[in-house]
Order: sequence, then C-alpha cells, then structure tokens
Amino acid sequence: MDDDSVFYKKLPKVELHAHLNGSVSAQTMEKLIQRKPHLNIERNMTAIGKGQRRSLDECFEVFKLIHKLVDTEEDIHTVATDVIKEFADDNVKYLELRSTPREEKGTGLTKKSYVEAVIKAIQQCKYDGVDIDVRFLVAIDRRNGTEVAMETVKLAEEFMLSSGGLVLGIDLSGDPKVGHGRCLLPALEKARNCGLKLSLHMSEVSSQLEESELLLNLPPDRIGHGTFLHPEMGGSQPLVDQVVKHNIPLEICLTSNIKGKTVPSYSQHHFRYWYQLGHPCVICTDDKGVFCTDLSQEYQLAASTFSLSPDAVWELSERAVDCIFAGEAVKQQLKQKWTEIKPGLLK
Ligand SMILES: CC(C)=CCNc1ncnc2c1ncn2[C@@H]1O[C@H](COP(=O)(O)O)[C@@H](O)[C@H]1O
Ligand SMILES: [Zn+2]
Repeated sequence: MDDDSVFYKKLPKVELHAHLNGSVSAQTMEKLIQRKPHLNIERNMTAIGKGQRRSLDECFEVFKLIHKLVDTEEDIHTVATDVIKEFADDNVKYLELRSTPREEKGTGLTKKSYVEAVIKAIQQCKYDGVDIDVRFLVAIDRRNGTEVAMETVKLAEEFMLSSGGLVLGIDLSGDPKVGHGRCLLPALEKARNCGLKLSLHMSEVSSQLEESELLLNLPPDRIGHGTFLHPEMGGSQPLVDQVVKHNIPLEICLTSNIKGKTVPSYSQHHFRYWYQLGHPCVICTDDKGVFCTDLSQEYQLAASTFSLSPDAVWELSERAVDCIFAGEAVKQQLKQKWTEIKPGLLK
C-alpha cells in the first residue's frame, strides 16, 4: 500500500449507506458458494470488476443471484458478521447497515428472523470487542408496494422498541424505475411519526421530479444519491432549495454511480455541486461487494477527483458524524475518537 492509501485507510470513517447483501466480500461469497454448489453461481457473477460498467437493470440482476446464496438465518448471520468486521478493518468507527427483510418459504426464514439474525450478528461483534458501533436500518423495497411497506414499518417499529437502540430507521431503496413513491407515502409518514429516521433513495435516475417533490415534503432525514435533483441534471431549483432549507445530508456513492452508469464520469459527479454549496455530503460505498470497493477507496477517489487537501478530507469524515441517526451521546463519543486520532494522522 502506498503512503497515500495508508492515509485513507487510517482515516477514521463513518459509513451511512451500505446495503447488507450488496456489501458481501469476495471471501464471504466463496463461503456461500461452497455452501450451495448446486446453484452453479461463480464469484464473477456477483461483482462488477475494475473498469466494468453495467446498466441499472443488469446490476439489479446481480442482487437476485446474491439473494439465492443468502437465504437462511445462518447465511444472514454470516454475511452480517463478515461485513461488520470488514468495515471495522477499514477503520470505519460507526456503521449504519441497511437490509430488506426477506421471507424464504423453503428454508423457514421469516422477515422477523431475518432482522433478528442481523441484530444477533451486531451484538456478537460488540461482545467480541470489534471496534465499531453498528446500527441497523430496515429497508423497504419500493417494488413491493403499499402493503409490504406498511408491514415493514411495523416490523421496524417493533425492533426499534426492543433492540436497545440498534434499529434506528427506515431505508427506501430498490429498482428506482419500478413503483412510485406516492404509494409508499403512508408507510413513510407512519415511520416518521413513530420516531423512525428516514433515509430515502431519491432522484437516482432522471425524470423523477414529481416523486422527489413528494418525498422531500416528508421531509427525509437523509437522501441516498440525489443524482438528478439539481437543475444542471434536469432537476429543479425548488428541489435544491428544499434540500438546503431542511439541511438534509446527501449520501454520496461515487463508484456505485459510475459502475451503474447513472453518472458518466467521476469528475461529473454531483458531489461537486453539493460540496461547493457547502451542503452536508457523506461519502459512502452503497454496495462494496458488488462494486469491488471500500470506504477508504471512496474517500481517496473523492480527494483525487475533486482535489481535496488532507485537511478537507479530514473535515469530510468528521462532519459525517453530524449526519448519523444515533443520538447526541454517540456523536460526542465519536467526536472524541476523531480528536484523539487527529494528531497522529494530520501533521
Ligand atoms: C444497481 C445499482 C447500480 C445499485 C446501486 N443503487 C441501488 N439503488 C437502489 N437500491 C439498491 C441499490 N443497491 C442496493 N439496493 C437495494 O439493496 C438490496 C440488496 O441488499 P439487501 O438485500 O437489502 O441487504 C437490493 O435488492 C436493492 O433493493
Ligand atoms: Zn443504495
């Protein structure tokens, strides 16, 4: 590893946008493939390598394969444990994982046991002393419509109340070209009213002005991507004004947007627009397994593409602490950690 890479690796980081099944590493994938050789799935079918790009539709096909490999409580526990340890190894000090509870009739997996398996993995890692604070967001797949969204919110509320602060909110994700946010508003409103935080994938593809306007009126606590919100990308000034007025942080996933072809090149990424506005932006991975990246690499890419100094990179990672869903006490603990690490890293 060169000196430059060492800096990004050592940088303490906050990861706020990581889909569990998209974050499965090559090593873990090997384990899963060995558990289910009859599926005839190979590692290269579940990842998009260096220099490769795929359409969004092709990317979503990848998740179908991964879901076949991860279909028991034991699998969920394995992937959650491995993903948490990998983020910790990358010096991520606080992680909000998100995942869509799935039921699998063949294996007896239920949506409830799915969430329980993730929570057990988080608790086990804590017990084992893995140096990372992990929380969970329950994901709504927009494709599944109104009723499933409502059920998901109920499940999330139950766990918010029983998990000792581990379940903090809701994620809205899934193929952005399928379904409409309008149908999901009642569930999202219910979530907000019962105290769940909202992180919503929004304007990930073009021509979703109406949907983005509806969702922004909630308003969400954070935005996933927001690629097409601003006027230069076919969005609108009122949308930008709304995001700025409510100071809603953007979760920025550079490699994901390039490999999924929603952004033509790193230098044309909308991070530039929002960063120049001074708006809160948090660098994230989205799906580190599928896109073959990690959070250190994403910080390094942001720095090299947008000419950020080490001080600016430090500030970017420190400011991410302000955007977490956990409460004030956790923020203070993290700020303390950043303060302790700074002198050793920034001369
Ligand atoms: C395809 C592509 C470019 C991905 C990046 N952009 C994404 N946009 C919307 N939803 C996503 C994205 N990446 C992952 N997800 C969601 O996360 C799920 C996988 O993680 P999990 O099973 O929820 O644990 C996918 O099925 C999908 O619902
Ligand atoms: Zn995402």
